[in-house]
Amino acid sequence: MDDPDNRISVLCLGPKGSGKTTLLKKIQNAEGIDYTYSPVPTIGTNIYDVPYINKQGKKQVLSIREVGGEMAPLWSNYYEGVEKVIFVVDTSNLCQISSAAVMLYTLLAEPKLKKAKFILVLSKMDAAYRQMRNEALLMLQYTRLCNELPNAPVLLEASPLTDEGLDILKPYLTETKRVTVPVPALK
Ligand SMILES: Nc1nc2c(ncn2[C@@H]2O[C@H](COP(=O)(O)OP(=O)(O)OP(=O)(O)O)[C@@H](O)[C@H]2O)c(=O)[nH]1
Ligand SMILES: [Mg+2]
Repeated sequence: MDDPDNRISVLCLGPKGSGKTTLLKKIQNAEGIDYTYSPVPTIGTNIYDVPYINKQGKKQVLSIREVGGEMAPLWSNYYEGVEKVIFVVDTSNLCQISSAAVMLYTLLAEPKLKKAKFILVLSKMDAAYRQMRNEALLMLQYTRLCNELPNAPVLLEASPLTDEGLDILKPYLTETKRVTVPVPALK
């Protein structure tokens, strides 16, 4: 029988089209992802189970639930028991970054997610027309979050297309201790 102690409950949220499904498919099935598939918005939720062996050699599973951006008004139904939150922001969508910031602050202030560890993923870092990292961080007020919040998110730049950041994401998710957030220098 499935032992809940062996599962880490992860919630993956972010505006629609920010790249959640693509990222999670890549984490779940690093070799076999089909890039010819036609991406469809997630209406409802997807669950991605990612098995791994922990530092003590015990089999565990990252149970990652994506809730589509279209479902944002219903995200709050999925906060119970969540240990980690992956919040995905599309750096190639200038119009969306500010609204993503508001969504992120709302999640960080949510009492049910007080104990959850947040990972802020700047996605689509391969796109030529993306925002530069520091501009995106300014728009997200990331430095301020790090200075003012005890549960400020760990930052990760990623692209499932080029594999950037993927090797770091899994350890972030399986790490039980709080990862120290390096406050980036913004010019
Ligand atoms: N260039 C680039 N495109 C990406 C990347 N990740 C996702 N995309 C594209 O962005 C679009 C949306 O990706 P999804 O993964 O479906 O986005 P989502 O966050 O799951 O969207 P919802 O389910 O609607 O909330 C698709 O056309 C993807 O191919 C990336 O790293 N780089
Ligand atoms: Mg999706």
